[in-house]
Amino acid sequence: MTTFRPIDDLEPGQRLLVRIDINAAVEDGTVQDSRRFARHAETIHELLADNHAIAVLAHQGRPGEDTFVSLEEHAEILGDHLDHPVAFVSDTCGEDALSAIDDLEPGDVLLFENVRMCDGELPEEEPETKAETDLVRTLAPEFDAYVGDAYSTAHRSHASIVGFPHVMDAYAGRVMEQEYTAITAVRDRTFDGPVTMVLGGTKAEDAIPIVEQLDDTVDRFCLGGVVGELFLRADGHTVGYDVADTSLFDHQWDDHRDDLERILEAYRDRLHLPTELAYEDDDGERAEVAVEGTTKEWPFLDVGAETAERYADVVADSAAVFIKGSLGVFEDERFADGTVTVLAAMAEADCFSVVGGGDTARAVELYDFDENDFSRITIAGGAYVRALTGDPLVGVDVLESHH
Ligand SMILES: Nc1ncnc2c1ncn2[C@@H]1O[C@H](COP(=O)(O)OP(=O)(O)O)[C@@H](O)[C@H]1O
Ligand SMILES: O=C(OP(=O)(O)O)[C@H](O)COP(=O)(O)O
Repeated sequence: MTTFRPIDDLEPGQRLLVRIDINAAVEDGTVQDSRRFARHAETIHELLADNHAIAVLAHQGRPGEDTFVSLEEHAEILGDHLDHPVAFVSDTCGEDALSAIDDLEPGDVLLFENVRMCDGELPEEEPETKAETDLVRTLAPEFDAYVGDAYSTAHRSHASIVGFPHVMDAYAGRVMEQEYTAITAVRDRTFDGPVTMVLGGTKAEDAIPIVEQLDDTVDRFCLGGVVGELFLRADGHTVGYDVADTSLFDHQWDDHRDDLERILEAYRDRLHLPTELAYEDDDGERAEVAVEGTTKEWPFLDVGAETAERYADVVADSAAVFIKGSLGVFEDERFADGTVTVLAAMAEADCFSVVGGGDTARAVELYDFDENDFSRITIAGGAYVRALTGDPLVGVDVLESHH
């Protein structure tokens, strides 16, 4: 069990640096609200009740992606959830940030700019290295303590996740505590029937190693999204390539080709792969093509209906089902079939079910599922599937070891 220091141990009225994860979907340039905002607002609400002055660090997207935007809108959404003003400063560790910190009073909440815009946050390095970044060296002396609440980013060894606990008093926020406890309990559970994991989404780098690491826990994997297409490419099909203006496949193929081919060979009997894929035809309609023998050069945006039904049958015959990453671009209802069919099967099945992933979990609201039909909806994605392997989460370990 972890030895986090909870925020209950904090003396009231301190100046706190709080790291949360409100990484959100961005549609037509507009940040979308999500359960992440609601959950982290609970931690901040508690801290306000103890008269703390709160400065918040968070990230949005990744450099070069269209979701890599300012946190200005996030401040408004967070303020709405808090029913309390959230000031925003478009700086993270420069003069404007320091000046905003100087003005911070008990009861204030300040949100810094997207921390991934700050040198030193990326890439992943050891905590002691991240502790030497300008970000940590500039901000740490300004605060009495750090509160790590970003469980859903705890699998990233970034400066705002692992650097601060290395040099200052560090506590676990309520989201960190609750998600850690819930996912650890799931990891330690055994089930009296087949365990299924549905892996999709765009972040194949998070999903691919999981197949190998969970081979003694998960009996079968149903693959879709970019993950599924990359495995199909490893199986010799002409899918899983960047076409038109996508940049989702080739760099992940280059990084993980060996893993994909090895895992496909070693675990073929456990991997369910799409047999048809869906795309947008010339008339803007959903069309499907069999994977076998296709030479289509169009972006595929969902698994085919037959594949979705086959996956639903696998889910129906499971004692536990974990999903991370959607099977298609469910935000467009023409390509939601795979994700919705599998979620419906999970909701109807008498099984233990976990829905995870910052984007994926949104499908529950978007398609009016009753969240009580699932055992848990976690706001983590890559972090929760990594935690199921028993592998340490760097952002959790540093909160345990430095106090
Ligand atoms: N074939 C696909 N092509 C492009 N995007 C896809 C495809 N399939 C799924 N997606 C996208 O994957 C996203 C969810 O995956 P990801 O971001 O990796 O997981 P999460 O954020 O839920 O952990 C969704 O927003 C969806 O639009
Ligand atoms: O959305 C997140 O993870 P997820 O996509 O696994 O849910 C976290 O905010 C981590 O984001 P990252 O995968 O860009 O490091």
